[in-house]
Amino acid sequence: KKYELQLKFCDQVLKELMGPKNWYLNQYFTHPVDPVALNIPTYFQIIKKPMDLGTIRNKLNNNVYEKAKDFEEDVRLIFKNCYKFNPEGDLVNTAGHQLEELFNKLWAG
Ligand SMILES: Cc1ccc(Nc2c(-c3ccc(O)cc3)nc3c(C)cccn23)cc1
Repeated sequence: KKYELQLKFCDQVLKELMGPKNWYLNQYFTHPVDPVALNIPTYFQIIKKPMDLGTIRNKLNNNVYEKAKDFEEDVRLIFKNCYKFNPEGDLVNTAGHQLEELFNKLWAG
C-alpha cells in the first residue's frame, strides 16, 4: 500500500524501456546474458551480479521491490555490467548508454 504509487511508475517506465519502439536498444538487455550462447565464457568471472530487464519485470510482477529505489538500483546494475564487459564504442556498450539516457529521461518524470 505504502509504495504502491511509486511501483506503478516503475511499471510504466519498464514498459517503455522494454517496448518495441526501443527494441534496437533493449534487445541486448531483455534476457539474462547467456555466456554459452554468446560465446563469452568469462562473463560470470567479470560480472558478479548479472541483471536484465526480464528479471526486473519478474521481480516487479512478484512484488519483490519494496520501493522505487530498489527497482532503480537493478536497472542501473544492467548498465554498470554492460559498460564493464563491453568496451566503449562497442555496439552493445553504445546501446547501453542510449538506453540509460532514455531511462534517465523517463525516471526524471
Ligand atoms: C563476443 C561478444 C562480445 C559482446 C557481446 N555482448 C552482447 C551482450 C551483452 C549484454 C550485456 C552485457 O552485460 C554483456 C554482453 N548481449 C548480446 C546479444 C544479445 C547479442 C550479441 C552480443 N551481445 C556478446 C559477445
